[in-house]
This record gives sequence, C-alpha cells and structure tokens, in this order.
Amino acid sequence: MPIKVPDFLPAKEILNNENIFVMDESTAFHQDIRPLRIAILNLMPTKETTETQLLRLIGNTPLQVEIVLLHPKTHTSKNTSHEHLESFYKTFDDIKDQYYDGLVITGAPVEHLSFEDVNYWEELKDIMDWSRRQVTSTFHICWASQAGLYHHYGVPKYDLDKKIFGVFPHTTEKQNVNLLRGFDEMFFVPQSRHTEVRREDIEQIGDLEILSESEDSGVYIVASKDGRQVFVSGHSEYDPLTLKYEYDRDKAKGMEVELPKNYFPGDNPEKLPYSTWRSHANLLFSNWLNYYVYQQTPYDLGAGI
Ligand SMILES: CC(=O)SCCNC(=O)CCNC(=O)[C@H](O)C(C)(C)COP(=O)(O)OP(=O)(O)OC[C@H]1O[C@@H](n2cnc3c(N)ncnc32)[C@H](O)[C@@H]1OP(=O)(O)O
Ligand SMILES: N[C@@H](CCO)C(=O)O
Repeated sequence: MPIKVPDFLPAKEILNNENIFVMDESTAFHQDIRPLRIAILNLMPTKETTETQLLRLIGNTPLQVEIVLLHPKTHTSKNTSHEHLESFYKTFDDIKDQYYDGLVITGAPVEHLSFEDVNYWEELKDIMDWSRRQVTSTFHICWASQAGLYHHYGVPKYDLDKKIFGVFPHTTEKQNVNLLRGFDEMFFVPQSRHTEVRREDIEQIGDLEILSESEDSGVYIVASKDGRQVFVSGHSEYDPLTLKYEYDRDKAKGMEVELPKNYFPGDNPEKLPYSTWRSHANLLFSNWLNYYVYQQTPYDLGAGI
C-alpha cells in the first residue's frame, strides 16, 4: 500500500528517489476502490495443489480479490476430476467477453514438446492475444513464461543438457523497478525445468527487460517495459515439499535424477527440507498485484485498458 502524503511535502521526493511508493493527496482522492478481478489459467495436472499455492500468495493482500479459475477446454484432464473442473472452473469461452485486472498462467509439464504440439496451444494463443486487449497485467509462470515469450516476442526455448533442479540464489538486475521493491539483493527461488530461455535472445527485443537472474539457473524475471506482461521462470509458489515430491516421483519411475540443489539439509533426502523462498514469493506477488495491477488498472475496466 502506498504512503499517502501532502502534495508538496519535501520527504516525498526523498522517498520517491528510494523507490518507496508515495501517493500524493490529490491522486489518492481520485482513486475509486473495487475488488480486483484476477483469472488463473491453471495448466498444471496437479490443479488442486497449484490453486492452493497461488491463492495463498494472491490472498496475502489488503485488497479484495475476486478469482476465476480457468482450464483449457481443448485438453481433457487426466489427473483432475471432471467434478472438480465442473464445480470450480470456467473456460475461456465463458469469460472472453469480460475484462480482468490480472491473469496468472501457470507452468505445465509439456516442456519436452514443441509449443505447437501442446494440444491446447491454439486455445492458449487466443487467450494470450486476449490478455493483451482485455487484461491489465499477465503473470506467466515457468513453461507459460516460455510460451508467452515465444508467442508474443518470438523468443525460443532451448533444451538443457541436465534439468535445473533445486533452490538457487538470484539477484536483481535493475534499480528502481516496482516489481522488485523491497527485494533482498540476493534471494532464493526453486527452479525445476528441462528447458531455458536465453539472455541474448531477450536482449534483442526492445520491449523487454530482464529484471532478475541467477548465475546457476539463468534468466528469472522478464517484463515488458509497460508492465503488462511479466514472465517468471521459477516456481516461487512451490510448497516446501514440492521439489521433494518431484524428486521422489521421478526416482520411483526409475529415472536418473539428481538431488535438488541447496534443498535437503546436508543433501540428505531422508531429512525434511524447509523453505527459503516464501518471503520472496509473497513480495513478488504482492508487488505485482499492487504496482502492476491495482495501481494501473482503470476503475471502469472495460472502458480503459
Ligand atoms: C516447466 C514447468 O512449467 S514446471 C511445471 C510442471 N510440473 C508439474 O506439473 C509437476 C506436477 N506434475 C506431475 O507430477 C506429473 O505431471 C503427474 C504425476 C501429475 C502426471 O505425470 P505422468 O503420469 O507422467 O503423465 P500424464 O500422462 O498423466 O500427463 C501429464 C500431463 O502432461 C500434460 N500433457 C502431456 N502431453 C500433453 C500434450 N500433448 N498437450 C498438452 N498437455 C500435455 C498434461 O497436463 C497431463 O496432465 P493432465 O491431463 O492431468 O492435464
Ligand atoms: N517441474 C517439473 C518439470 C517438468 O516440466 C516437474 O519436474 O514436474
């Protein structure tokens, strides 16, 4: 939430220079308040887990938020029951005439496929095109960040020799960026991917900025300069045990899988890991909701985007 101060208070400039959000009285007076409308396009097979993880972060705000959960209608879900989808989910067709303040598109375990071989790719392209017209800001996670960078900007994804798997130190790349407000200079984020996007490809696109990266796991946060699209390669939303679940799952399948890095105490998979990224996750989502959604979105949604 911004600090509200009199219009000409000298502290205002000092705080502004420190990237502290200060709102002058005249702006505050003209702000109308209504609940934010956020859609979550859930592409994960483990939909209930992901819903919980995202709602935990999106709920950590003084703002009222109305959520609509979406699943792709062109994909028949194996791992989520029809009843669950019927009860709690809508499809793009149900909402495409509406406007939203924010959209979150989750990761998906389809990295081994080319984008065009993902069975809901055409539908996803329509949703991403719609988001440019009818959503104030869209937050893309992991595979969705690769899909969004490819669809909107032609940035390719590359296979990695070895899965990036673990909890890695990340740093910020830019000063005075609203999405990074309050971030530590170094912070931890879970990464779990077989593919990557590359700095040199993103640097070719004038509309994009790399905001955060990691020496170990590469590009982390990319955003369009107008803040309407945010692409995040890691899984800050993961629970403390999610990487353990993925590790145990792949071992049980007989796959060769390395221990997730910087995760199990003493690298001993018998010991329970603890999270080192939760405060970062909360800050990332609350900064996005506040600065990229709430402060930008028009009161009369349909009239202004
Ligand atoms: C890079 C990232 O974004 S990371 C995020 C992805 N990570 C995760 O999803 C972690 C959780 N997932 C899992 O643990 C596993 O996918 C499981 C255990 C749920 C299922 O694994 P498996 O039995 O090996 O595969 P299964 O044949 O059920 O298909 C898995 C999923 O792949 C996706 N998928 C596979 N092929 C396609 C395709 N051609 N088009 C679209 N989606 C596909 C689907 O989402 C499918 O699950 P769903 O039908 O329930 O949506
Ligand atoms: N996080 C994913 C990577 C595969 O897309 C998993 O291991 O399930």
